[in-house]
Amino acid sequence: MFEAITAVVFGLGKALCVLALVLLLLGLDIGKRWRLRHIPGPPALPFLGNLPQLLTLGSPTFFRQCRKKYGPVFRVAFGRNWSIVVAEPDLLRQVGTRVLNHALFRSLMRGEFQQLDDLGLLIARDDYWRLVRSAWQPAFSAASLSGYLPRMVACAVQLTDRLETRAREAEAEAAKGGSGKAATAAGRVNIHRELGSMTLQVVGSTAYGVDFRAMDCDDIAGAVAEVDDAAAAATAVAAAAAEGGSGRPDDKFGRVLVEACRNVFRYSSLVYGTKYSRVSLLLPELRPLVSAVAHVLPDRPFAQLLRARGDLRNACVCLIQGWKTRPVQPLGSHPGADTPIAATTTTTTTQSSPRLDDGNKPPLPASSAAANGRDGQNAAVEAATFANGFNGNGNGDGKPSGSFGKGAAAEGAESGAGPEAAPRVAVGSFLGLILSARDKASGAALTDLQVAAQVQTFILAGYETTANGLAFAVYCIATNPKVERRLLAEIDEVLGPDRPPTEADLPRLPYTEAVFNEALRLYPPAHATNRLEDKGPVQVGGYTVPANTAIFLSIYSAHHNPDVWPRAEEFIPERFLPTSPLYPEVCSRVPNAHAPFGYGSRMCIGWKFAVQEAKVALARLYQRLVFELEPGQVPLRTSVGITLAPKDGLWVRPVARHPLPASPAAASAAHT
Ligand code: HEM
Repeated sequence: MFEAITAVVFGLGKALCVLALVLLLLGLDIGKRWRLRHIPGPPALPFLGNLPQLLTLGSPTFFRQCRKKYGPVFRVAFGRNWSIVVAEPDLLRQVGTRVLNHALFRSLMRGEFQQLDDLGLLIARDDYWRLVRSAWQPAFSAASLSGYLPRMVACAVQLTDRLETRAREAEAEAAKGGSGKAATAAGRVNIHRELGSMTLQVVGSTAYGVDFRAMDCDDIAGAVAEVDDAAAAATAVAAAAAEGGSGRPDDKFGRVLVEACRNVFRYSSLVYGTKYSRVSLLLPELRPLVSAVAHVLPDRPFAQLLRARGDLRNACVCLIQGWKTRPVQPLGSHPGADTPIAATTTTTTTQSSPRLDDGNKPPLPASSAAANGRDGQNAAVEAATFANGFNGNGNGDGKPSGSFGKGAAAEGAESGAGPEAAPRVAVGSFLGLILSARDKASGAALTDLQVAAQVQTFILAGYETTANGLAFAVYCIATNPKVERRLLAEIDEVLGPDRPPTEADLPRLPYTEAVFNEALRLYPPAHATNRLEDKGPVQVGGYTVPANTAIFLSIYSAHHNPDVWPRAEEFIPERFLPTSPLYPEVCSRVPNAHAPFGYGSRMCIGWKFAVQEAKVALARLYQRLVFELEPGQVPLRTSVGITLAPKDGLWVRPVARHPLPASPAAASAAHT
């Protein structure tokens, strides 16, 4: 009897505790909702908020629907996190230029991985952001970009050769009347993946002077089993290196890095990532606990993410060590400019890896960094000092950011992102640049962890978005034969059948650039960016948004707004040609209607790099090939994670446009 009463009391006690917790959380929610009560928005479920719609429709589509119903500013609940969404070009520009900092979304990462995220340029805040942004800046000056061009061309040529070989093999198979299956397999290519390997290769050779060998793997689209093999091989090579091994070139580095980058993006997303992320959205107060449980009992996506993060982190360490052990170059020389070094060590989470210093420690005083000898390798930067050179309106003072007609370049320049004034950085010397950065006031250098965070950011930011943009362009071209004809005509006229593009050719390829711009409009890889003001409320249109509220800037909504873009859902590159009658319709009326690279001083630092790379790649690919879509690709299915990407890749069949060059001389000309 006594036991029964005790059980009932305990049961009641537990139920009451749960009820009290639920009521407490509901109370907190009501408080959060109340702060934003004056801003319209879709009804939200208790606890889940708008997660069901966000997960089923994807945020770009959901935001577009909300914009139609609630106007250009509305509130949305990501689980129990309330945010504001802005979906109108003018307001996007205003908020994007006025508010300096990106919002800080806490992932489930902890320790070093979390610090690597927080310390990178993308997430950096306030004065630290200013220091790091100014350190990066010279790497994107016009002079630096011109230095990168031969490397970008080489990567585009390598990819084109690879695809052309596949096309010819498929042709030969078909001519032999080979079995349907073999013929089919021979010609199918996931061009999204191939482009991803190319963009990674470009990052390696331009920023680090390292041949990542990302395009060397026979089957880049390899299965999971293959990746496991690669990881095993990587372990062996890393072990050899750790034992004072050979330092021989490692052909697995590229494969491991490609997979790591892919998996970081895939498994960080809400849709493909760990279920723990969704739990932490529902219970943000318990995030540290959820994170701890995820680390102890990881589900498959979280385990994959941790492994990928480990591989990526180790790759960053290898690159830094590689740089530091290179011979010091005399001032003004270009280390690695002509001879990319091969990656000598590779990455794996299972291998004990070199330590990074703690980002919480104060940065090294300048003198001790200098005493470190090779740290700066200041030869890397043709202008010796740049860290004090930040002259942008980093305060986000709301200065108008130029008109659409002037394009993103003008905005970047006006907002301080403009790289023109910056000095030239030698090819492969990004690390020298970062290691030379000094805080203006204290003269301190960045810590190892802060440096590694920039390396990680460059790899991730330089890889995924450009690859997605290019894949979307390939899709749009394949589904618009008129555009394809005009593109091929421009490329043939400027380059002929064999000659790879040079710097002088780039201004003569305006349609090629317009094609890329229009692909980025319809499918902006960074479909949204964000801002957070912690110093006070922000005025957004007619609404006052309380401090510390994350504000999403829906680039996708602005790009699809039919009031701004005539025939908004159609692929019309002519919109971006100043000579076309379609051009003034948008350009003169709506500043920043086209903003795939964001706004203000926080605008993408790599946008010119990306446009140059994409232009070169499209010109070379379409000079030699066209791409037919495999069945089932239309309409294109996209996935929305950190970026907008083709869902399950983009499967095409490359078709060679020209016969092979007749003579060896012609062939070698095609490869120079
Ligand atoms: C088509 C390719 C690309 C697209 C669409 C793109 C888009 C964007 C967008 C929308 C932002 C946020 C801007 C804002 O908040 O206003 C951004 C930031 C950034 N991007 Fe890109 N990006 C591309 C390529 C690159 C490349 C090649 C790099 C090379 C390193 C890069 C590095 C960065 C960095 C470091 C930031 C953070 C800048 C800061 O916060 O100061 N991006 N990008």
